[in-house]
Amino acid sequence: MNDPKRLAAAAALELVVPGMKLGLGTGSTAAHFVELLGERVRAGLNVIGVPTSEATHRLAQECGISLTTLEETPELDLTVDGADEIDSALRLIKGGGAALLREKIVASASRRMVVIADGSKKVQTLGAFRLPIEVVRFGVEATRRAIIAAGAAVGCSGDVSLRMDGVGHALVTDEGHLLFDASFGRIPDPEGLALLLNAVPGVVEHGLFIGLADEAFVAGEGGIERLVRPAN
Ligand SMILES: O=C[C@H](O)[C@H](O)[C@H](O)COP(=O)(O)O
Repeated sequence: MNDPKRLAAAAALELVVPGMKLGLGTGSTAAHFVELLGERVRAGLNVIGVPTSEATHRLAQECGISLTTLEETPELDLTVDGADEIDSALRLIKGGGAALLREKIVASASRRMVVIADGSKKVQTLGAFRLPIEVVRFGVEATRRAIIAAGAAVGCSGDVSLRMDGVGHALVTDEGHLLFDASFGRIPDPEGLALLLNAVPGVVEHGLFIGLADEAFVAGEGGIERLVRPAN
């Protein structure tokens, strides 16, 4: 096992104890965690999981993991999820896999969120990865302009474009919304941008995860680095 994503997933798996209620993230790194968790479940570990996407739901079922919902189980012990970018304050960009809305709801319902990633995800300043922003369909061009204005107010500029599905249609998220990707390049004030985006009518949620991740396991050439969110 020398894939860094799998190594990070294995490190997070050590936090899992019998009886835990788990949030199961989405993406290629989170998929390693789900597969490894499945091996432990088949060996007798008793846990229950809430998946953050239809894709993770399918994978977890294939792996034999018992699943529940936030309606039945509204408080979780631990969520393990990937990220597109992580800065030193453990602020994240997420949503490259279009799952940011359910991911943020699940992480917010968890006592602890642990991020798993390879070293390429660590950044000094968020924003090189295009920021995903989930929006309702109604008034989508007006919402796009409001997002551009919100970015400009905190020093972020760049193209804001609808994510496509690869066959010429706008991508539709698991919750039936559309996604913008904002190419800001650099987000000097993530907290300020998050507040302004939250205030745009039509924005359902954005991929800035601030104050949610408690720690991260980042796998690189030198092994696993454990990052902890600094106290405020
Ligand atoms: O919407 C998807 C998620 O936020 C993923 O956790 C994120 O995009 C990282 O995915 P990956 O582990 O495939 O790089």
